[in-house]
Amino acid sequence: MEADLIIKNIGNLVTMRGTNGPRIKEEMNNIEILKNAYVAVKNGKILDIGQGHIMDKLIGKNTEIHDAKGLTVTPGLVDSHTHLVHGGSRENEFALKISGVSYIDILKRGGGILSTVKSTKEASFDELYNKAKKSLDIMLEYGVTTVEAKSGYGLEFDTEVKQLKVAKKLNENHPVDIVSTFLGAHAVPIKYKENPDEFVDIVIEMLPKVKELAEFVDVFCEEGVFSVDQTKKILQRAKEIGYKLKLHADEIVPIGGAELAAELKAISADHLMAASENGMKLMAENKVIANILPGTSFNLMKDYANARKMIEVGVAVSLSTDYNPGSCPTENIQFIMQLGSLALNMTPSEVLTAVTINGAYAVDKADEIGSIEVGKKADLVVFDAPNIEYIIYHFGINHVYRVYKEGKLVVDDRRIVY
Ligand SMILES: N=CN[C@@H](CCC(=O)O)C(=O)O
Ligand SMILES: [Zn+2]
Repeated sequence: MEADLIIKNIGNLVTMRGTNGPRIKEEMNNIEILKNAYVAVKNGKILDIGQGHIMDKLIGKNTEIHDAKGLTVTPGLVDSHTHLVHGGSRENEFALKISGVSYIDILKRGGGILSTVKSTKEASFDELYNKAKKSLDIMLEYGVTTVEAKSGYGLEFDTEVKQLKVAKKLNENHPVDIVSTFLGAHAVPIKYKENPDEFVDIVIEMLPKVKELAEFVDVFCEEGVFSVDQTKKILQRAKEIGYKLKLHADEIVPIGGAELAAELKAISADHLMAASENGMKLMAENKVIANILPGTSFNLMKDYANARKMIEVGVAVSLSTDYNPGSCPTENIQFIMQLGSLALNMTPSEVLTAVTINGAYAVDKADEIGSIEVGKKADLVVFDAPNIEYIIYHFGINHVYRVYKEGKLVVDDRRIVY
């Protein structure tokens, strides 16, 4: 069959082909890299992958041929944990943080998440849309083609719905695909401070009403926010209704979030800086992905999650930005990848696995994205790098040369062209 597009002269083609589930242990390291390769695309999907001579039958009179100039090509990156849609910013809390006031103490004073709740309520739909679009464009320039986006800055029905509708409209209009998560239990509003269980019931009442707007439900399970029992109550109901589950788990205090994620068979447990070894083992047994967010540790100046232990016990690891206005205000997934190696001691191959195929599993989309194989979406990144080690080693800059979303060139020579 003739291709619409062939990308030829690929120095290193990182396919991520070859497993039937999230990659664990050595599978995260043993990835396929084809030299002198090409990728053929038809109708936005991968038609063929090969090395050396391009088969004549793939080239027709309408086939476009792009030269990858011997550079490195990977699957489109997946940012599987973000708080993309929100109002305002929180640089006013920066001095407090630097002076040693903790993230949870800032929240208890009505700042932190609760301050962004106020800004998000005040923002119009268009303001939220334009701000999130700007961030999505940056993410795309850094090589991200799929993003998970959480609500959670409304903590009441109308604003949560406003956030989810912004994400829906962006998914329709922007080349980056968005997977939506309802995070109604992101913080306890001040008026429910004395009786948080009442707020838990309000979140549970919202669940059926936002079903059309979200695929996942997430809860911030943390000491001083939502307890393990409250989290369980919300997520069990969410599961009954047909949602897939995620948890902000064991970020600061090891209260058993990883264990709960295993018990509920969540798709992912995220953060995990304080997760217990037993929790990690239970996650491995129950195939819960550890979605590690090292940018948050960096920005909060806190400990990092024990990625090496997780990989050793057989947990599949993904990495994400956690882009949000408080604990991690960056859209730069390449910096997160560099922290994956420099702070979490993951190899460049493990890091690439974490932001491609394992990220795709973390948003339950691995049948469509996350690897370069026939039939999947032609989401591809051309890195201006001779190999994947270079992307990690030369840190703090953007290595993307081109991005293709479903076979369409959307970033060329580092600039958005969609
Ligand atoms: N930890 C909880 N929620 C977010 C931060 C949200 C915020 O600070 O606005 C996180 O994943 O880091
Ligand atoms: Zn988060």
